Amino acid sequence: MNITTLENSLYDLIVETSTNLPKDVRRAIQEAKAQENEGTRAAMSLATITQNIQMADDKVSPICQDTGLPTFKIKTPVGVNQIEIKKAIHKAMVRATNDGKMRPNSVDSLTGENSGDNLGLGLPVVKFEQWEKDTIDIRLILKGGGCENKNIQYSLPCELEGLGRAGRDLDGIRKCVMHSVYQAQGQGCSAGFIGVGIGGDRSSGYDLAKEQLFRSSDDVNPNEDLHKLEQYVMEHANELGIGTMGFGGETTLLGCKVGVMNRIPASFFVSVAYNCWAFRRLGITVNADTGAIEDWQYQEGEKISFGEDQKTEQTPDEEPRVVTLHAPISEEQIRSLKVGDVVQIDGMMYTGRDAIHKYLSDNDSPVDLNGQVIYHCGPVMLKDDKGNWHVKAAGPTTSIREEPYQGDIMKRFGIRAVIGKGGMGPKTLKALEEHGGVYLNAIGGAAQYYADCIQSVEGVDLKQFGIPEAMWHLKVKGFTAVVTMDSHGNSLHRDVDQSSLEKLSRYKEPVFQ
Ligand SMILES: O=C(O)C[C@H](O)C(=O)O
Ligand code: SF4
Repeated sequence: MNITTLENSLYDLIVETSTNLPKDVRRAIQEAKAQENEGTRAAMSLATITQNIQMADDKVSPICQDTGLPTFKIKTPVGVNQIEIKKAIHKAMVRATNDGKMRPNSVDSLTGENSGDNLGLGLPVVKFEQWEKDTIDIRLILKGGGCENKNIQYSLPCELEGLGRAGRDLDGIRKCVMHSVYQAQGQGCSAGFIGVGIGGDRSSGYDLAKEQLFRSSDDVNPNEDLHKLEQYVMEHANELGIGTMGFGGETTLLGCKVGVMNRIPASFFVSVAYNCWAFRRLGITVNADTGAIEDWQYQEGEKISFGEDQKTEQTPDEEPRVVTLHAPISEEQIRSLKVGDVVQIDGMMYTGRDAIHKYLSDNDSPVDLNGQVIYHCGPVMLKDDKGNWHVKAAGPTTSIREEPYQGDIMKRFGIRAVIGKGGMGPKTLKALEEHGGVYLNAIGGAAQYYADCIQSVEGVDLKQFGIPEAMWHLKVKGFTAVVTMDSHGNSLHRDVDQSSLEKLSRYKEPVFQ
């Protein structure tokens, strides 16, 4: 096989997967959009999402800044050298990272050091299998961290909030799957897709769940019971009212695929792999002699382009208040904001995620954060020949991970606004009230949309934490986000969680006997 050709094929696969959302996923998102009422937060969020998908397509740039944990599933004819394929994957991955198509995402779990090239112990994940055909089938999924953190595994029998006992039968499985959608709330960038694995042990169960994510979104499950379960979940999970980004709305789930395998008598696992709307998985058929691409997978049907018509009209009575903020922001300005207001930020903001929050809890800040805006974001950055940094993708990361630190840090440094996604908990809400702060929800995954608002990179601190974890000083214009937690004790996230839990309890009674 020609190894250079194979490397190029793999490079194309990586770039396409990161930048060009598959057709079946686009169709599911388009359908969701059609379900939402114009002018609602859900409709506006979906408009941002579709605009972002189109921007990523046009610019050949990452749809979401979190390019995930790359997992390759490969089927080879007997006799093909798998070691060579793995080497070619590594080379292609380094190239795609250097070109800003992948964020350097491989972190040493003990030292926290980022390898900078997406390689490292165990990464990328490459799984081989042999088959009888004479072509090579290579599938790739780039599954981000926020949705991965919302994966869940149930060991039956168990007690589920809202749903009561889930027993070792199809109805118990149904309850687990409904619960898995509820517990994700908006944190995995809903509306999402779920892959469910019934049976196996803890590791093979999760593998089976993830395997379902490689099914085409519009296939039909050949197993009658599982087909019924998939349909049931699609219908009723969308009645939970969690909606896009957990803002409430008609569509919470875009796809549900269930697989089954045997188990041992003592164990009964239901494993759920949750994937955000930025469902990046593609596949290629490669000629085993030349290494060239013969075919692309998931290409059935029409490819939807999301053009300019995506902007939704707002009905006047629902039109939110739009407030422009420019740091340093005063306490008075912050206290005037209420949940539901739309904020546009002009001026400076500073990125800070996991490593920075931990650092700031024991150290001084490298910049004066008084009255400033912190953005929970780990961008994709590229340095040009002159040594200047450019933002290639910059959507929000899941804020709840900073819950232990956020309130204290806001108070200590005088931070007035925090931007992220998925919302935060009671500790932060209390701090917002005491100190005069606000939580702003940006649209998760909309990495191109937000990168476009960034006018310049004014500096960077704590770069030793790696590109995604450093503190980037960003000058923005028209950066739009919604107030979802205010300084008066209101939290949209708490309200949606409560109302969706109430709705979940409507599905307590047995359905599949
Ligand atoms: O790591 C990120 O940038 C985001 C992450 O995928 C998340 O959803 O929190
Ligand atoms: S930020 Fe959202 S869209 Fe991006 S990988 Fe994380 S969960 Fe997915």
